[in-house]
Amino acid sequence: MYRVCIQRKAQEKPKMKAAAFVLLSLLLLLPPLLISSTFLKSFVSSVVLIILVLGFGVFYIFNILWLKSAQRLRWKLQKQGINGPKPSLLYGNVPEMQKIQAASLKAPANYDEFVAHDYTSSLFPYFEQWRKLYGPIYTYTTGNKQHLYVNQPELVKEMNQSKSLDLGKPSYVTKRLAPMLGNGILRSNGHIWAMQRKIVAPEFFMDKVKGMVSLMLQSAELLTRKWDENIEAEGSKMAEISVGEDLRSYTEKFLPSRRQKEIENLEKEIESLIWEAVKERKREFLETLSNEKDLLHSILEGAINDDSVGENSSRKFIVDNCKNIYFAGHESTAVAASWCLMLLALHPEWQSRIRDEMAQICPDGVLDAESVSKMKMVTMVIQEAMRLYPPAAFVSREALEDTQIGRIVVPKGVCLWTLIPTLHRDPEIWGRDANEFKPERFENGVSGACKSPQVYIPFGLGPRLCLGKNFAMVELKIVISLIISKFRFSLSPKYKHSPAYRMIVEPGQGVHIVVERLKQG
Ligand code: HEM
Repeated sequence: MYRVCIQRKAQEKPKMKAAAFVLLSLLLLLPPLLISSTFLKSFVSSVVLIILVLGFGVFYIFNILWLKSAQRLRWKLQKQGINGPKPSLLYGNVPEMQKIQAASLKAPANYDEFVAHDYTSSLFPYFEQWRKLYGPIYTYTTGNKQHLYVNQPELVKEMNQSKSLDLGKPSYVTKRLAPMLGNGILRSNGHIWAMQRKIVAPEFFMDKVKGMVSLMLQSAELLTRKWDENIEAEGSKMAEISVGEDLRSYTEKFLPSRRQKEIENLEKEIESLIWEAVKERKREFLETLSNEKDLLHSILEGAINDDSVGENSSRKFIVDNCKNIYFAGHESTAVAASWCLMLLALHPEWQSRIRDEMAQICPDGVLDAESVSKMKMVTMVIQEAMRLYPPAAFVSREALEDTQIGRIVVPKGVCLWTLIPTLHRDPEIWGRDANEFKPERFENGVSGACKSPQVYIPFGLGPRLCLGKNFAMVELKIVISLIISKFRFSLSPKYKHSPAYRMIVEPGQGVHIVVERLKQG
């Protein structure tokens, strides 16, 4: 009876495992403390030994029962015709994943001879291997977690566009990010996420982003000035540049954490004032801080303008979301810009096209929000670069309750994964030239470029679409067009094509280009 009860609880709550462990330790420790005679001591040691053995037995069975929760979810999916690799009892498919990964590392992709754009089999070998075996929808297990791989266009669309709050970010992934991100928009779910999204989203609408163009231009000019100085230092018309750091400091300039000190000061102020006064002070803060509006202003405005953010939660809201936006927006945009420059270095004809278009859009060479919105060539290049090299490799969700997606009932607890780079180079959707760099495919927008526009998702899609999409696109257009208006560039012999997956898909060994000044600045 007791065991049955434990079994049930174990299936319901894996955390019971820890409680049982503590109980077991107590059982082991108590007898030696209570009994003191020598005879009894030896008797007790044998009992302890037996308990120890039994304890491990119970622990083992417990583990199996715990893992069975994943097994149950797997059966529910299998009953709907979804198959996948057979999991091992204790670790699910992890050993197989490690084996496939190790085999792929032994036979590294040969990127050296030419820049091959299809890195999916070397970066995500087990996903690709299983996709070839089981098709675009399959299930696999890691430990006690059951996963559903979703790369079938209709289902990807359904999953991304689902408005149900029963789909959220996988908690086992976001838990690890809690110390870094608090409960900000990136990792929150349900009503808390919906409330944060409602407040922050308007601050990223295009009209607000346009207000930040001059700040972006100033920052991009700092970058081109630095490259000018590098060329001068070389005493020639050219210099070799590793673009990563310069692009990172470009994207960092207008993100909130650069202003950590200001945020900290604001936190102190918030703590010492009552809510109405806080609102007033923050308004003053916004007015006096700077004439330029950056993202810190936007988040503060969001918090001020929404009455649902109370005094206590306001501080946390601001700080958490500053961290979230920095995390989401800093590296990804810098990496996207690096990939764009790499591809443009390989394709000088596209540098010329962008330069020609810029000469038409702003003959006086002065960029502004108006000219940025007219840049078609650079937009096509960015879209194509983010098709081949989407910085975010996955869209992920967890069924927080049993949820229907398309024809599939996804049981509570299952995590869903869409592998973006694979979708972005599916020849059925993009044509036989899917692995080639051809920005012209975006001439008539995303719907003209492929058969199913909903699978072009470098920024996601639907209710959780990237909040910084407009912001990132404008940042990218500005920095790339400014670089192209001042320099001609090619790949340096130092460049080694080695896409790597480290939370985002990035150039493993950086992007090295040789820049040549076009005209004296
Ligand atoms: C090229 C640059 C960027 C790429 C490729 C990118 C991509 C993405 C993707 C794929 C998602 C997840 C969508 C989903 O789960 O369905 C996302 C979410 C998000 N991104 Fe970006 N992002 C970029 C830049 C930015 C920037 C510059 C910011 C802010 C300044 C930003 C803020 C966010 C936020 C706040 C979310 C969470 C939205 C939510 O869960 O409601 N991103 N981004």
